[in-house]
Amino acid sequence: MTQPLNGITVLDFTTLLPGPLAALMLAEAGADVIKIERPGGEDMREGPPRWDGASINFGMLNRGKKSIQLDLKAKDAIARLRPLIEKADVLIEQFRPGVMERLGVGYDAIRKINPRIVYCSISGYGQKGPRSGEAGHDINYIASTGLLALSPGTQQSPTIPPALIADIAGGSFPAVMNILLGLRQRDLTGEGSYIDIAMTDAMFTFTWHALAMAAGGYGYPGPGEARLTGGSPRYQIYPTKDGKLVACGSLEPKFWASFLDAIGMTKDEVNEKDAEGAKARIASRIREQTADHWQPILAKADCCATIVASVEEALRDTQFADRGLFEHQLKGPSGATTMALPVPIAPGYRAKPGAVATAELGADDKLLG
Ligand SMILES: CC(C)(COP(=O)(O)OP(=O)(O)OC[C@H]1O[C@@H](n2cnc3c(N)ncnc32)[C@H](O)[C@@H]1OP(=O)(O)O)[C@@H](O)C(=O)NCCC(=O)NCCSC(=O)C(=O)O
Repeated sequence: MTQPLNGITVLDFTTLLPGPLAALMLAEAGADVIKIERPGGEDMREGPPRWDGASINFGMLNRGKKSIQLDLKAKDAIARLRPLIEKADVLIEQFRPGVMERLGVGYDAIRKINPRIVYCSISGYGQKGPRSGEAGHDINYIASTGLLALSPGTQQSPTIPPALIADIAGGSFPAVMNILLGLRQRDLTGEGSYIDIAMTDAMFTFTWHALAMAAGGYGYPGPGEARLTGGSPRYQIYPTKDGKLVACGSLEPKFWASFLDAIGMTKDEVNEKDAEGAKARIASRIREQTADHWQPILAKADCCATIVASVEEALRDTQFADRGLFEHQLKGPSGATTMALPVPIAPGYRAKPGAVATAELGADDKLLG
């Protein structure tokens, strides 16, 4: 089976989540990814959750990649890496700006060896600027760009978002997208390029509604005040009698009318001009019944309202399972298998359902010169 990135070699110097996930997506689309780890492995240092005798974090994010261990500070490190640099199409790194240069593998040094390389740096704040050297994690990136402050209750009862938005949507996805652009540009010009991904950049794209409100003269919305951040009864989470939740996204008039009809309420009973009152009245109605009661009613009403599923329940939902997403397997050191992390490469581009891959630290050390 031919995949879009067959024949593309990626050198992956990344750690934690954003870069490893970006490279995993490239691997899933057929690229040959070689991950370079410090001896012993980055993810092995603080005793992360283990499975089958190995780090499950490492396995989940690095399946299907080749793995080499190398002390980049060793005198012969660059010489040993050189054959890989010469044949690589893509390099991804995710250290603090300046680290790769100090190690002797910054863009200028690599470009001299291989001018066709597409070199992608992922960082929090970008390669230049007053904050470029600041350490940070996802929470800091969504905090400093205004995104976190849009959440309901950020003052009274702050909540940690359930997903690493900056890491994945600000780091992994833009990295993959821009690497593909870099490869396309190389097809056109014959030359490689340098890509500076700042996870904070994309967070401003996520504040689009606040920016639109301000541009429209309505002012910047406060925490939970905007239509899609909790301000509207149409876009809300309502608890059921049995401790489950209804996620209501009945924004458009026709869906809102169907939702109210499905729960047995009228527009007159729900005065949207009093948003808090409307939310309370709907909440009290939804709380009268269980999720099992509401689920078929809301599904039949076709009104953009669904029951909030746990991860376990979602995995059992045939809608998702039938797409072959959960059929890829990760094989551990003893040969045991578990479900591999699904990544959003389209069916037809990704490996066939049922593919089994390993992730073994240092398994490919022989690739070094
Ligand atoms: C995550 C960090 C804050 C971690 O900071 P630090 O632990 O201080 O690491 P630095 O990147 O500054 O430096 C790494 C050091 O390791 C050395 N280093 C790295 N790899 C090697 C190998 N293979 N061999 C020898 N030495 C090595 C490198 O030379 C640096 O040393 P010296 O040269 O001696 O300095 C930073 O890496 C960073 O800002 N990265 C970009 C943004 C980012 O990834 N943020 C986290 C997203 S993940 C996330 O939010 C989450 O999962 O949670």
